[in-house]
Amino acid sequence: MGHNAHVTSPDNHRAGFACFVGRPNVGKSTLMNALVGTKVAITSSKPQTTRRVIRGIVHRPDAQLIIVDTPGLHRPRTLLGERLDSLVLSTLTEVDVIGFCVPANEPIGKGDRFIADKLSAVKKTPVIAVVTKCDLASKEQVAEQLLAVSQVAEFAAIVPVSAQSGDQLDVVADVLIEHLPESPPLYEGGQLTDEPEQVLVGELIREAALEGVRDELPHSIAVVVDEMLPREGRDDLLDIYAHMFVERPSQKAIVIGHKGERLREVGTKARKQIEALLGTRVYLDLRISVAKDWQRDPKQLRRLGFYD
Ligand SMILES: Nc1nc2c(ncn2[C@@H]2O[C@H](COP(=O)(O)OP(=O)(O)OP(=O)(O)O)[C@@H](O)[C@H]2O)c(=O)[nH]1
Repeated sequence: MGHNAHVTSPDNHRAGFACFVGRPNVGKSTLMNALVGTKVAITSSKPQTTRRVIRGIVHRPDAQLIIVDTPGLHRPRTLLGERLDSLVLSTLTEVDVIGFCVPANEPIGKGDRFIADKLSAVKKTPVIAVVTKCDLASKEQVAEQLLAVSQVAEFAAIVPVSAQSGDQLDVVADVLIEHLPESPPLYEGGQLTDEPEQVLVGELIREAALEGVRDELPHSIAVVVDEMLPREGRDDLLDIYAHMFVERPSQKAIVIGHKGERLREVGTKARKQIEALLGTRVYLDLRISVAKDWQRDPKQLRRLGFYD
């Protein structure tokens, strides 16, 4: 692929996306942070692609493992409830591999089974069961838990780990990486910072834009929130400048609709959701441009703010 020419990647390099799911408190965040090494999250002006909020990236010579968040599964139910559920589902279908976390030191319960069932329904994404907090359980307990987990659903693999002691972390990374596609690195190194509100705002816009046209434009809309700032002299109004990117002019036409009608609806819908989320009135300036093949083109990704 010509546009990747500047990226040196050995043959067989793998790169792709993983997410961790599981009940609250099972150790997902701790595991992600331990895998990544430092706490990292995506910045404000990075586009919310289909790939969601990035929690961190594991860079290895042979692979790049990008760990993304699943918004609804680790947040309490909010007023966004149902909407987030659909975000969760689309995250699960868009990652390359899912890590299903169950702690070694607690019996498998209803909550675990509920999530396992949801994951089994996501047929096209392999699920690795990760038995966490193994330092808190005896060897015997861990063995029993591995067996119990294997009876909950069909998993592509089951791996015990302790994020605390670091035991088996490399194995978790290896097993996840096995399920990534061959690909050059998708991101360059560099610090990313955390601005969750802006990220969620981008997500709401993207969801509004996809509504009703998901079949036509499944993975083709990215949203960049350029700026969010209070209107001068007012503390009850927030100006938000956002940009949607599609891959082709025909897609742009779909999003805009007849005489711009659809785009206005998307804007209104997104604005209402954002106002509910942030608890303030919002003026939303929403534009749309064509960025050809942005998902795989490093130049476009850089322009969209993916690289620092
Ligand atoms: N001993 C031990 N404790 C752990 C380990 N992993 C996580 N914990 C602890 O378990 C608790 C929950 O961990 P989190 O990583 O916040 O769990 P989570 O699944 O991200 O929780 P939510 O964000 O609520 O979904 C914290 O007090 C962690 O310190 C581990 O490997 N060993």
